[in-house]
Amino acid sequence: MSIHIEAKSGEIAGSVLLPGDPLRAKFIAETYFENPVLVSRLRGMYCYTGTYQGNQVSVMGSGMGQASLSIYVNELFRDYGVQQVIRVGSCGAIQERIGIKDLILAQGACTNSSMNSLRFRGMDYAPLADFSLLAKTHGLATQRGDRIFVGGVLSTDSFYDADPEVWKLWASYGVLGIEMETAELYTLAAKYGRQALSILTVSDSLVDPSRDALQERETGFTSMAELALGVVTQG
Ligand SMILES: O=P(O)(O)O[C@H]1O[C@H](CO)[C@@H](O)[C@H]1O
Ligand SMILES: O=c1cc[nH]c(=O)[nH]1
Repeated sequence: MSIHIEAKSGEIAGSVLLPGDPLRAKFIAETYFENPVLVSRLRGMYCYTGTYQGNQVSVMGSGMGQASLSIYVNELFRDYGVQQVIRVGSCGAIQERIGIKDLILAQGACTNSSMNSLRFRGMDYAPLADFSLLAKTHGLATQRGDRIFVGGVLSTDSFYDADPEVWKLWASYGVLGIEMETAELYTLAAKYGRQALSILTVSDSLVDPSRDALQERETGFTSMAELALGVVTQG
């Protein structure tokens, strides 16, 4: 086991789906896995391993924010040899054309976090998705008829920003949505030489807050989960 994950060596698959919410991890495992086994529940951050259409896969919560995700993803890559992480998260849309339940494939992630500015001594780093994983996911999503957008997201450190209008600045540079983890996920994947992609379901719109927000944070993400699992089965 590692410091924050109690699974034994070999109990976590090479491909891991990573929602922020551990209860979404439980829902995905119990809904889609043929034989889900709970391999870690330390701090309530559930991790399940099972098979989907015969392929071994794990799903685990990351918690909210880059600081929490960083702990789990460092340990997944370093201590469990995980090769591929697909974040299955939620985000707020900041472009008019993007609606609730649409999917965003995060090609890259901007951030207002100090994690990378500290890591890179004040210089900027551009956290990017793994291209082959992105291309494969885009192809499958197109085939499935999912409504998808590909582009940049903002990984913010503060859900409740001191400046409630700052999203407009990011939007004016083409950023599609706001979430809280992708920049650190992509940076760690690059550091360890592994593959990562964030698939995000739009849960609300900052452009038009009157649009009904997606309430089902655990269960309202079936298209995203099925897309991610489809990508894992393609190998
Ligand atoms: O739904 P998840 O995956 O947790 O993602 C989004 O939701 C949380 C904020 O409500 C943050 O973690 C943000 O990134
Ligand atoms: O981080 C998030 C997630 C959903 N919606 C937002 O506005 N921000």
